[in-house]
Amino acid sequence: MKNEQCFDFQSVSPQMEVERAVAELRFGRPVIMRDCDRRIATLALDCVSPSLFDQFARATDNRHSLYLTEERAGRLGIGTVCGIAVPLAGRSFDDASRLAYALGAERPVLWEAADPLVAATAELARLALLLPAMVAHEIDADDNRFAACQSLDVAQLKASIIARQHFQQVVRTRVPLKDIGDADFAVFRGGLAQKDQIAIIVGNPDLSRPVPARIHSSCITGDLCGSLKCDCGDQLRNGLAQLKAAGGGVLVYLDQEGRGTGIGAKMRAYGYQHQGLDTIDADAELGLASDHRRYEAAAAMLGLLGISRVILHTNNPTKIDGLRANGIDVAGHVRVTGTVTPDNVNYLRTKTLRAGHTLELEKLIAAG
Ligand SMILES: Nc1nc2c(ncn2[C@@H]2O[C@H](COP(=O)(O)OP(=O)(O)OP(=O)(O)O)[C@@H](O)[C@H]2O)c(=O)[nH]1
Ligand SMILES: [Zn+2]
Repeated sequence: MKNEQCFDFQSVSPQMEVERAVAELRFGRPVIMRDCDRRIATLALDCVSPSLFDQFARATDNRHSLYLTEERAGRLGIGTVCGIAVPLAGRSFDDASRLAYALGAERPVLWEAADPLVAATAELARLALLLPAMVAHEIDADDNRFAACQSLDVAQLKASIIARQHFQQVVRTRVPLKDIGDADFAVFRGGLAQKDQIAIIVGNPDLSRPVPARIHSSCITGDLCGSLKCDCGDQLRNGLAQLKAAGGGVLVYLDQEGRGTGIGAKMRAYGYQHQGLDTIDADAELGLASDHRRYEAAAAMLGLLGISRVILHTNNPTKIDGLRANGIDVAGHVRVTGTVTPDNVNYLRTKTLRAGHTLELEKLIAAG
């Protein structure tokens, strides 16, 4: 007898719609964000060519505007809660880019407070790991110039959030690690617009007790290349060593480059740090909040490994709160430090003073 299982090729889940919209934005195509009665055509400035920017201006009869987040508006000297919309008529691509993320850009003379539907378009850009500066224009229901563009209801964006918790384990296999010994690498697939992520199980942790665990955000520069600008590489290796010393544990390695902003934004922010901004102000200059990381994925991956209680190896109270908010019992925490260098001391100081990290920095400096 034939397999009678029926696939519904007609329906599309909110997650699929969001992932499609994210792909379109990254491709440099306009996306329509809509609610019950309005439709906003939008492009991510970070991912368009000057000619497409001009094409969008023509298609909107120059009535387009630039959405900037609350953080970017703040850096331009404008306080708002939902960000601002700046009319773009007469402004070139370079001019708009300067306004969106250049250091020392002039405060715009004309602007208005943005509404939540426009602000939601920036949420898509964040998922796409693009800077949240959106070229946008409200279009009429009968305007068919954007008919071929992906359209997303803001309710679908909200409904897709549930996908952040859905993961499955794809494979688990042994990898011997230098100085650590045998570890298992478990690969997880799922979430919203995320790559496959891994958990590294060191030794044989006792799952009936709080499990030593580290939630580590990816850092290509530090983890992979030994960058001296942060402490990530040291924390990765010291974290694994601490888990081994504790009799086994789990390191969840999350797809969260640049505190969840992506390597492009992180490198742009490094450029501003070279010009004197600290790590938080540099991100704000790009329209980003101080930390875009979320912890549904980490909690889901721990859950799939049978872990519900942990001793967390971190200096970051937000990670503790994030895991707790997602149902993981954090029974205690242990610090994980790295070497203080002339290149990372300001970064570590900012983490302590502005992000509340429990680093005993002066002791570390004295010890170094
Ligand atoms: N945006 C941005 N991200 C950075 C910068 N420097 C490092 N990062 C990122 O910051 C994150 C640091 O990750 P972790 O070391 O796991 O986290 P943490 O917040 O330092 O907390 P603990 O290490 O657990 O104490 C990584 O995603 C890095 O890529 C920076 O200057 N700007
Ligand atoms: Zn780093």
